[in-house]
Amino acid sequence: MDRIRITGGRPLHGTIPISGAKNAALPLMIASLLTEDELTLANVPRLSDVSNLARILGNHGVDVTIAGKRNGDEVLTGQTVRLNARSIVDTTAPYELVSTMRASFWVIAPLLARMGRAKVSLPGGCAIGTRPVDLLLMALERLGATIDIDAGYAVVSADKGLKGAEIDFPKVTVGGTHVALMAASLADGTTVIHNAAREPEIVDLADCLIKMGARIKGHGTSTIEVTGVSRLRGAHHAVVADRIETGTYAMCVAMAGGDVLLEGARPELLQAALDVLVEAGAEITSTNEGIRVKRNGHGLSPVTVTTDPYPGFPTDLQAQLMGLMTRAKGTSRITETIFENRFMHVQELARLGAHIHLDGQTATIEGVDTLKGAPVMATDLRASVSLVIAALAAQGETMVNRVYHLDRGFERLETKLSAVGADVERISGG
Ligand SMILES: CC(=O)N[C@H]1[C@@H](OP(=O)(O)OP(=O)(O)OC[C@H]2O[C@@H](n3ccc(=O)[nH]c3=O)[C@H](O)[C@@H]2O)O[C@H](CO)[C@@H](O)[C@@H]1O
Ligand SMILES: C=C(OP(=O)(O)O)C(=O)O
Repeated sequence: MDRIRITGGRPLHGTIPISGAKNAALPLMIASLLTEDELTLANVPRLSDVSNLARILGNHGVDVTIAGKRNGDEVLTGQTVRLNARSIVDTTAPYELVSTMRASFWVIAPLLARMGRAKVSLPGGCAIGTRPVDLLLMALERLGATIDIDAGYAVVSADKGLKGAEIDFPKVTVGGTHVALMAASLADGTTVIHNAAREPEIVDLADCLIKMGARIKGHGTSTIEVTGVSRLRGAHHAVVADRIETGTYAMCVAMAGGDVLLEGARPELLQAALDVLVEAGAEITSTNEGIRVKRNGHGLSPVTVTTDPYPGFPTDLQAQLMGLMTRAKGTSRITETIFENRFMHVQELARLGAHIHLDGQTATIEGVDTLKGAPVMATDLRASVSLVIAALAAQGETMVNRVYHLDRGFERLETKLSAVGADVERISGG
């Protein structure tokens, strides 16, 4: 299992290219199941979640080709992926494949919409909460699907096809909105999705579906209207920049000090997080090329932040902000409202000397003057990178174990960080 070794104390200077968003690339790849034609996706990040999903789609009969992929390719540009679901050979997504990543459950929507049936393993739990799929299934049921849970599988069918309907989500769900959008695109009639998620990745999926011939209005707002069409065609689409990767590297610079251009970043996609960073003392400038982040000399100010659905402060940056606040000059409070158990990083940050007290869904972080490097364990994707942020300012060496979590969502993190001067290295195997 790979590990990452970080020796803290170096400021960061230069340029970090921002990759395509994992959380957009995954539903976009899944959307390829909606059409017999080819869907070409550019700016797809090189991540283990992307290759795992390619394997899952392959099992359904999708031909996936990755243009220009070579071993040892060090170019930090996204890959172009061609997906062709000419014929779907299997409508079952087995446990062995689906349990490795939650987003793969979303194949249920295009399989049902195009083939009239699907059998998809319930996704595995992960370390951030229970993550049920009841609202995703409710959306499909509203569209006319019959649903049965059998031996750990969701078995759905719609012999007479799906019918447009009103879908009212009692809470904002990104996955539920993706599923509703994909299924409604091929349903008969009009669907209105109320309390829809407004995340940029939803907008990216809707934009791509529109290129494929879908009729969608209101994406990016809480009410989305979809008028179903009988078939969708192929399209070419570039994956939106990763706002979570952007916010993460902005926090790396805020922690380590320095001056870095986050190339290709889209500031308007993470305004809430950038506002918090400015409050904490970072200097943020939007440029034609991306976002420039600077912090020179001054200490960090503490902040009080609550996670919220978009456009609020994202839960996927909560752990990173906590890593940053471990060295603020004062007491910060971070409240997690999306997932009930997204605090696995607290005990690992404590190994580096952080003072964090948890009370229900709120963490109180007393900033300390000094963190000290230590061996730590990555427990989930964003928790892993919060340890990297803390390690950038820790005295001595930190060894982050189990970095396969990190590889799910950060494209060559050690290459990007060492290119701007961090002392970071991947140790393979062992
Ligand atoms: C691949 C991907 O895009 N993952 C993102 C997606 O996850 P994901 O789509 O799984 O997250 P949701 O937005 O659905 O979850 C939001 C809340 O709704 C609850 N819920 C959800 C579905 C359901 O059927 N029932 C239910 O109760 C969840 O437990 C959670 O408390 O959005 C999350 C919230 O921004 C992000 O942290 C994840 O990175
Ligand atoms: C929680 C995340 O991903 P997933 O929903 O795939 O587990 C994430 O991207 O932070």
